[in-house]
Amino acid sequence: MKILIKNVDIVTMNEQNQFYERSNIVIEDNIITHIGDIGDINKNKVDYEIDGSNKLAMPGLINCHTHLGMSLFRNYADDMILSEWLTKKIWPAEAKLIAEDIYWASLLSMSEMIASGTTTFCDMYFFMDQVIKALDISGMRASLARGIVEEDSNSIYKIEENEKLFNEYNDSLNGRIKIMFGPHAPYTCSPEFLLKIMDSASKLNASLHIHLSETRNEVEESFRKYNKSPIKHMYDLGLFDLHTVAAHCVHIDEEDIKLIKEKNVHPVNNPSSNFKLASGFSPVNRMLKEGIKVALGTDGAASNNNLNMFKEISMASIVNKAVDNDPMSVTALEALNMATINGAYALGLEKEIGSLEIGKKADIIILDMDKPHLCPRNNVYSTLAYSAYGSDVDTVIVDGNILMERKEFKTIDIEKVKYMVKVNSMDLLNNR
Ligand SMILES: CSC[C@H]1O[C@@H](n2cnc3c(O)ncnc32)[C@H](O)[C@@H]1O
Ligand SMILES: [Zn+2]
Repeated sequence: MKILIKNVDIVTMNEQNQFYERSNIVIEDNIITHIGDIGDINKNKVDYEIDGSNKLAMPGLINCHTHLGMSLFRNYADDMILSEWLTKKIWPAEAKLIAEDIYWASLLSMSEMIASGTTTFCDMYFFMDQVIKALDISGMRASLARGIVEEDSNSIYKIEENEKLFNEYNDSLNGRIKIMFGPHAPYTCSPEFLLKIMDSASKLNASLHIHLSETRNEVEESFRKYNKSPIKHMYDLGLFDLHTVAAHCVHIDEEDIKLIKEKNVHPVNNPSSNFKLASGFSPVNRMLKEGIKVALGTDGAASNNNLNMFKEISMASIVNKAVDNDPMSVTALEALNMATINGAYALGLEKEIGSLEIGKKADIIILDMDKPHLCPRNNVYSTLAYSAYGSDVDTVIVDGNILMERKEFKTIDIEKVKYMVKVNSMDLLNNR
């Protein structure tokens, strides 16, 4: 299959930040094989053409911290702090989840992400076989971890489930799935239990996905219990010797930042979730200035309450300027990097996705630029970070397959998905 995207503006997000005006992209099977003039392309051999007039192509966005199943709980538990939100509302509701809930909620979350330009996500939740079933249908790319909370001495089965998931699915669906291990947090997993997870993950050469230093309370508790910060606690345990995606990293000090840098930990900033739960502000600019490749995420739809990465890009850039009292803090380009190439680094996929380059996987989004709020386009990065909405995304391609074209879903029956989520959510929250 050979696809030609014709006459399109291209933001590559490559190292040189190359930008092409009214140019072309050729995709052969799942790979980008040409960017630029089409003089030497044999147009007869093109199977499918996409007209890129008044449109802009850029790398698909990478949402590095999600809990897809939580879209069942969208607008269900709001205006609370994290500890109460989790213990009083979310965990009791999650205890009643069944496999079918996760299947439909995951498809709904994938629809929302596709519609707003995300092509890859990094998920930690339950019933991950259902997420994989939904991923197979949607055509997206993902790194998935079975979320592991240590409840009692029987909790070891959760690590075994994560191992099974790895053995069955890592690298499956044409390489669109990677399996990670998902210890929830240092406050829900003891050091001994974390060591067991690390042992399993390192035997399989798998990465970790964990929540770290999200609230002031978490850090204070860590000092009370271990006499060190959550970051230092993980460092001393050796957790960072494995490739680690660390969601949040809000309440971190200079010492923590040094350790994150030394161990090449991948922090994920989740601005909307952190602000809505009043968790605080992560020192994103400080980390970026240290050369740490901070990635970006939405967290779940129960705390965000959307899965729209354009909202997070704008939020990350604008809020950090206000907090740092510095308009240069987290520039438009830096925020876009967080949502693309830094995300690819966080998932160990920097050679495959995160920028539009010849030889990389064809994960491409195309925005309709013919809109009043995108005119005039004096600076393309400012336009994308400060003016664009997720709803400007017109066409989405993952692994060379078209998942949405001219706003029409190609792989998901969205009406059925919305109906099934409403039915399941109502049953879960009212009857079970
Ligand atoms: C064990 S699966 C994931 C687990 O994480 C919970 N969760 C969702 N958002 C957050 C957050 O911001 N901090 C900590 N934990 C969170 C979710 O409800 C699942 O139980
Ligand atoms: Zn989370």
